[in-house]
Amino acid sequence: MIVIEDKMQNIKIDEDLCIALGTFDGIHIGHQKLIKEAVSSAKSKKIKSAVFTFNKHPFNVLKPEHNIKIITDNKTKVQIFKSLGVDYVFFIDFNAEFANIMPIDFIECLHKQFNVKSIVCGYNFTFGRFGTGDVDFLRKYQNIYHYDLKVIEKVTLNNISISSSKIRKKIEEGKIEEANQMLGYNLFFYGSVIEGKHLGNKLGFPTANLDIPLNLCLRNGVYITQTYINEKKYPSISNIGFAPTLDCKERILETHILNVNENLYDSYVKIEFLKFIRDEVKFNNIEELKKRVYNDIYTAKRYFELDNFCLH
Ligand SMILES: Cc1cc2nc3c(=O)[nH]c(=O)nc-3n(C[C@H](O)[C@H](O)[C@H](O)COP(=O)(O)O)c2cc1C
Ligand SMILES: Nc1ncnc2c1ncn2[C@@H]1O[C@H](COP(=O)(O)OP(=O)(O)OP(=O)(O)O)[C@@H](O)[C@H]1O
Repeated sequence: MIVIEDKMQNIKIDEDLCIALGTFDGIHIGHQKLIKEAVSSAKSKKIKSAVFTFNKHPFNVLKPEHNIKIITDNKTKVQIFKSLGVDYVFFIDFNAEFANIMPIDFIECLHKQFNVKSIVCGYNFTFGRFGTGDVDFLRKYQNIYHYDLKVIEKVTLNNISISSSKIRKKIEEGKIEEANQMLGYNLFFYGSVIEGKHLGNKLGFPTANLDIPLNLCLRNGVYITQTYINEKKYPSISNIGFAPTLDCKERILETHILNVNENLYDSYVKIEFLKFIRDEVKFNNIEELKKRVYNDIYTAKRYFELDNFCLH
């Protein structure tokens, strides 16, 4: 898969493309249907499949005051697009100039610079200045610019239309199981294990601290998780936040792998989120923190049905 991050005007592709259009935060089951359609359509036409998306969430450029926290960082997006069989990913620089592009200029650019022969988008896709371009607009110009258009019907779950904003809300409310259903996979992040304060070990629950992007929409708190190290899956419990008892200045994600005590420094691990247990608490002292974390570990062991739920 070829990944290109640039301004739209700088890109020139010579191969014919079938392109999926959207922001794709979360790459939920609606997005997956759309991208799979682009991949299979490209294969049948013997051209390349592509995803046209952005380096940052458009909302954070158009309405920075909202400061949207994202579901999927770009590194994770790349992993998912790759697993779906996409040939090209374009992370277009979404800036004020791009936001102002007239819909017809956008189509012309796809035609001239991206060699687009086929477009796949969702039923509610809008684009260009003030979102004035839509599916009807794309349909109107398809013969002039020689592309065919496939519009994906609304994908629903229990009669509710899926969208990134709904998933973001579920995650922020701690409703991880519902979010995971809409995503079609367990919410996950990759990160490198970095040094912490080495306190967890002394307290009896060693934790791997991960550097993760700061703008993720995860609610601060404790989660039942699964940690993957070199493709091997371990049951774990994780905390994301500022560890207020210790007054940490930076938001970190740390994971305690159940029944394992290994040095993981510099490993690159994947953490999947399964269930939110509780919010972070500022405890009066380390003893109270320790007691509560042991309790969380007990909850996680029960969840995974590990050994006889011993407290350590
Ligand atoms: C399951 C779990 C729950 C945690 N809950 C809290 C919490 O509610 N409040 C808090 O201040 N820190 C919490 N922490 C963070 C601990 O303070 C931190 O892991 C510990 O001090 C070790 O830090 P270190 O890995 O940097 O050595 C939690 C950690 C884990 C693993
Ligand atoms: N539930 C869905 N069913 C079918 N297509 C969808 C669905 N949700 C989004 N799409 C399509 O996927 C592409 C990417 O859309 P976008 O990134 O805006 O996702 P979204 O889930 O609608 O996000 P938001 O909640 O921020 O509006 C667009 O072409 C859009 O029309």
